[in-house]
Amino acid sequence: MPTNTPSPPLLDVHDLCVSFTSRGQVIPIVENLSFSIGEQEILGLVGESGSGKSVTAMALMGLIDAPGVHVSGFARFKGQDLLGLSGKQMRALRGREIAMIFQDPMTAFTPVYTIGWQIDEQLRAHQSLSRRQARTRTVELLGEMGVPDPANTANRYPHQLSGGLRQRAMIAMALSCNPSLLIADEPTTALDVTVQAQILDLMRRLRTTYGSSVLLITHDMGVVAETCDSTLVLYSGRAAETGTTQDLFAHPQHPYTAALLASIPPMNGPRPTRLPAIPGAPPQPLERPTGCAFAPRCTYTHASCLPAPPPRFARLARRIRLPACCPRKGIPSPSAFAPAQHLFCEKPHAVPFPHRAGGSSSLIFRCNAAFAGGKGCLQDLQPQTRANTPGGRWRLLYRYARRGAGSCRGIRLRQVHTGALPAAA
Ligand SMILES: Nc1ncnc2c1ncn2[C@@H]1O[C@H](COP(=O)(O)OP(=O)(O)OP(=O)(O)O)[C@@H](O)[C@H]1O
Repeated sequence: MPTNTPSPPLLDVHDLCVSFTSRGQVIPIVENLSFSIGEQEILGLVGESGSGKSVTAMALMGLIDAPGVHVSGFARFKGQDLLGLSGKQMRALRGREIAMIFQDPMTAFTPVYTIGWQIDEQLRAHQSLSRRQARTRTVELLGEMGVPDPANTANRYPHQLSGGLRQRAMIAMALSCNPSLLIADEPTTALDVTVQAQILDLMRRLRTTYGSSVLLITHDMGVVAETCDSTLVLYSGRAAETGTTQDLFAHPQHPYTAALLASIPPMNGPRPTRLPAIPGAPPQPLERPTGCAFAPRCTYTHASCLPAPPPRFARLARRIRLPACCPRKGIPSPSAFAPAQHLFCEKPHAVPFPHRAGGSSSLIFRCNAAFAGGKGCLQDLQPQTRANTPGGRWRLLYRYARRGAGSCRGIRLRQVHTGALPAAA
């Protein structure tokens, strides 16, 4: 009988931690990173320089297995525990099942051999092909990647090709054994925008032509918007936010994501004279706070951000219609953080609660509030589901910060979490 069980992700990473030991000090680079990549999915790993993107990729590829490097966590790839494989098993997997393309193909290719020789070798290392068969496949692959005159180009050395052609040759080499997962570490950074667009187009076609999934590492939100199905935002070695690209761009939930997006010049409407910038710089790994790493630079920091990282919410992004009895407008703006206040909804509401007989359940909402005369943000919004029955009463416990004077002009609620309340919420 056919079942509707969703297929497991191609790569499932849980609590990945990477640290380096230097002069007796343990430097945490990546902390408790979790994400998954489905079949033929393109996941964008985005973050500023030094946030740990390349270290994450290298750890998954088993390329930073050296004294002083500590990698822990769990990474399941096609049913195998990636981090538990021996060097020999990893070498057999690398190139054949998981391939990587690097930011600068000039340094990734060996300068003393021709491009064709290097792709031939990759093919022959994983498949039993003769030299002639390997070269035929190499020329085919270069042609598929849009390299003009592939037979002659195969006989050239890396320095004899333009940056765009070198990157195409690098992708051809990575795809030579038809890998299920391609890790592309900033593949377009060194290229001009026209060639960049062609390479991104090529990446998008990989999943249909080769059935590959892609982990695309970049610091360019434009590249993410154009190419990726889903996005993971990394900040100082920790996941700030994850979601489908469309949802994350339309409704950023983490202040860091929102600030990154706000710093992109708008395509429509008047261009601002000055783009908003995030003040300060990310913390050094050894100075990373125990709470939210973004707190020192965040406009919305409050006491509960400091002792521990804020809980992460699954994105449901369900728009909630507030009941008529809920005071949506005219909530006074306090001059500082107000003590917890309550919005009571006295009438049955339209939100169906997840109901478990005998158990308790909770809903967590994210809320945008517009304040007359200034910007504001409701914080700690926790509906308290007193009677967990459909149609039961609910109330909102809220606290908010604001900039500028005036009273609240309106509140928009979106349900972002269903289930047990995370401990820190
Ligand atoms: N072998 C190493 N030993 C010690 N520290 C390292 C090592 N490799 C990387 N790091 C540190 O790890 C941090 C993350 O580096 P990583 O290269 O992953 O950043 P990134 O997000 O990819 O940045 P970029 O976009 O500039 O490539 C940096 O602070 C870097 O100095």
